[in-house]
Amino acid sequence: SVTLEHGSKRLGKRTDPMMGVWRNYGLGQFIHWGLYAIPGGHWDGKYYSGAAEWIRSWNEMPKNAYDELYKVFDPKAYDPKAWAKQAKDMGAKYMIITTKHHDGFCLWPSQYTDYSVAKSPYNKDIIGPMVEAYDAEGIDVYLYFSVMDWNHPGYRSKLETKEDEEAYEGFKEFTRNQLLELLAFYPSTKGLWFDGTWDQAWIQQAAFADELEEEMRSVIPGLIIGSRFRADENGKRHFDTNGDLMGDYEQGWERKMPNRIEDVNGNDWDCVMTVPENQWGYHSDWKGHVKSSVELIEMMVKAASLDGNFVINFGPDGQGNIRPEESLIAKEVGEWMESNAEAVYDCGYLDWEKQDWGYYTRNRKTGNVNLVVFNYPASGKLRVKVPKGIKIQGIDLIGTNGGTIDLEEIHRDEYFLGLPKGTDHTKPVVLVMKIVEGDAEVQGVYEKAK
Ligand SMILES: Cc1ccc([C@@H]2N[C@@H](C)[C@@H](O)[C@H]2O)cc1
Repeated sequence: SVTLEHGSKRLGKRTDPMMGVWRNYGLGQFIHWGLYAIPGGHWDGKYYSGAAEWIRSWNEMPKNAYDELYKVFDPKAYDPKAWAKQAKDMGAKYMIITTKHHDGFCLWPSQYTDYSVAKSPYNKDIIGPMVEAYDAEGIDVYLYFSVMDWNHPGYRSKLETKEDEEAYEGFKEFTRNQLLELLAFYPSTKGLWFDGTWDQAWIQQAAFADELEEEMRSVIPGLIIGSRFRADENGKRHFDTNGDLMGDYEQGWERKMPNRIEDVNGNDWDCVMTVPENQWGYHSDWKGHVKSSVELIEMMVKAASLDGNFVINFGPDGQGNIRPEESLIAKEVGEWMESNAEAVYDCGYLDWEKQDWGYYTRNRKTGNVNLVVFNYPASGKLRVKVPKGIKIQGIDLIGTNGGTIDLEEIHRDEYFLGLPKGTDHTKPVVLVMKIVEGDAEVQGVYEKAK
């Protein structure tokens, strides 16, 4: 490996308690909210087929018309307590809010720009009450921040002239000022989720960004920052020139999932996921595939089974309403989590042979092995291959299902687990297995099925 001034600062996962809390979240809520929610994917009677939060980049959207939208930002229905309650009922353990998206509009009264809520008819801080409401529900708050800022005169995607470089120095100072301001205004924030950092101009700022990351970490010790904030001095992003992870968790899984444990390179990671195919901000007319709650639950469990967190995105409308489709998702996911959350919270990867019926997760606190069944076997029996030296001490069917599991040893250390007749498998079925490691004689092993 090569010596790097501005590469990864740490080999392997963070081992401190704050990161341990992050690692055990399982489920988060992303909220994309801003001026883009006002047009909601339409302008002048035309339908924008792109991601609604990118409508300003649409050539059918006059830039000055977009930039004037702040003059009508006055969300009468904004109710952060209701949002936080809904997130609590869904089972979210953390929430990521867009403080500033690519358009540069700030949902907090920044001292460093007029392009904020302070200049809108609403004229109140949006972020503060949201942080308070989520803190009150015991949901940790993380701040999304886009470095790319289409509103700031000093923003550049690349530096080609002396003038560019001078303007960009001002932009860098502005960016630092806003980040330090956010940490000062909202000190209960547990971390930052960066976006809009792919521009050449920013990638060339390895030293500046490295120093700024250090400074932010000194302002809030233990702050959790993802891999997307900064590049190393060779322009390498997410993974430095030596292949080591930048930041504290990998942010590469946006609208996609890893499939095998090898895909996550032994790192912490999150997967952020839209309910429709590709809409983060509010679009009033979703097209294409809209994910069901069962589909999202499967992704959440798959993430936990591969040592990651799963974050479901919500895009409130221009008045601050959560749309009905998203409220239904929150309700259905919450109903499942009500009696199955122990298979997700505090859970991670289990190195047992992957089976077709679904996923294993290992609960780090109880040691229990969870079997979450999405592909119900026609035989009604789950094949489970138990590694050498592991004994099954007990198995319980949890959730809304009841009944006992028939345990049949079909080979040495390989079992069929027979599910009770009438098990409702229209929702994921969860079994919790208590295991004993080592060759200790097992007490109370289940009666072997005849
Ligand atoms: C190519 C591309 C750029 C930015 C994005 C932003 N990242 C997501 C988390 C959203 O904020 C989206 O606007 C998505 C795709």
